[in-house]
Amino acid sequence: MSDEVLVARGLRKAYGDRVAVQEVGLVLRAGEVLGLLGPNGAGKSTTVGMICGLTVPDAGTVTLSGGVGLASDAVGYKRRIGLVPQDIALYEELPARMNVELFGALYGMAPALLRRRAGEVLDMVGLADRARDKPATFSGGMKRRLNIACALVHDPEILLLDEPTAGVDPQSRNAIFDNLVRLKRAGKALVYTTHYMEEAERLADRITIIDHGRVVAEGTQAQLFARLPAAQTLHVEIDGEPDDALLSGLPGVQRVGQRLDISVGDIGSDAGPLLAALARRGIAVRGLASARATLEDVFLQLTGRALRD
Ligand SMILES: Nc1ncnc2c1ncn2[C@@H]1O[C@H](COP(=O)(O)OP(=O)(O)OP(=O)(O)O)[C@@H](O)[C@H]1O
Repeated sequence: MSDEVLVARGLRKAYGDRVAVQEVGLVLRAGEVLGLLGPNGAGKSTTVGMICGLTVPDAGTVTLSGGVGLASDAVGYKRRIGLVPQDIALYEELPARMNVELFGALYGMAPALLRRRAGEVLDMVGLADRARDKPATFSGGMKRRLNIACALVHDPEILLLDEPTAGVDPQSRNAIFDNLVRLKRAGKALVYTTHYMEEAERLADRITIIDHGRVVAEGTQAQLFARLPAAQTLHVEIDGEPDDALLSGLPGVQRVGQRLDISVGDIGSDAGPLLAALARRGIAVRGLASARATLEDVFLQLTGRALRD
């Protein structure tokens, strides 16, 4: 497809006997957030490292639009990518603005452009008024935001973010999310690595789920949820504990004490007939609640394990 900005194929990396990543492939398009979701140690950082050129793969390729690869044009390749690493990488004793300018200088930006861009990205992450202060005096969230500014100063078309909300307060987290949504709207392509399924659900247009170094599923959230037997669960509080014979013939019903958990595909059309069927069987309903399936359910369905230990 013409809007693909990055295609990775067959990536593999082993450390000694331990295979960290194998046969990982992904496609990134302009103007989208691709969520790279997986538990601790799944191979997300290793994948990001291979994409940005910090980790040399044992096998596989990464190609940017126009056929640009690390082997053919390393400088051109790296200029098109910005990295927000998992561990904050800043010079604590240099003022915030100098940190940003240093990153820009590494990309060979001309001084006038660099000054202008440094001002723009500091403003974007809400640190313009702290530009002269040192990161040593910043909160964890402010350091994260400064690290994002450093990754953006050379105006890359692709931004790789490796767990950028680790150790961040809710206010900074929301500020970071707002920035990412704005970047996406501006046509940038983002890879967002996380083990927080709520973050992937909130931000990602498409999600690649990785486990034990392999891609176990990928697609839009709707496509991933479609892998589940039911998209929603209806929780029905009932009077008493009806015996199983009374519930026979009702599909997807599980009794949990005085509650029935009923798997439904579409709550709008399924709830009415289900409640009518309960009434016909003389089961009195005392309360109703519904729960939407989450990516946690998808991960559980695919791997038999919870995303977080
Ligand atoms: N430099 C290294 N040397 C040896 N083993 C490594 C190295 N880097 C990663 N690994 C191993 O590779 C596997 C994948 O690690 P990776 O950091 O890519 O996972 P991750 O999904 O990013 O996890 P986390 O969410 O905890 O950061 C792990 O088993 C890890 O111990």
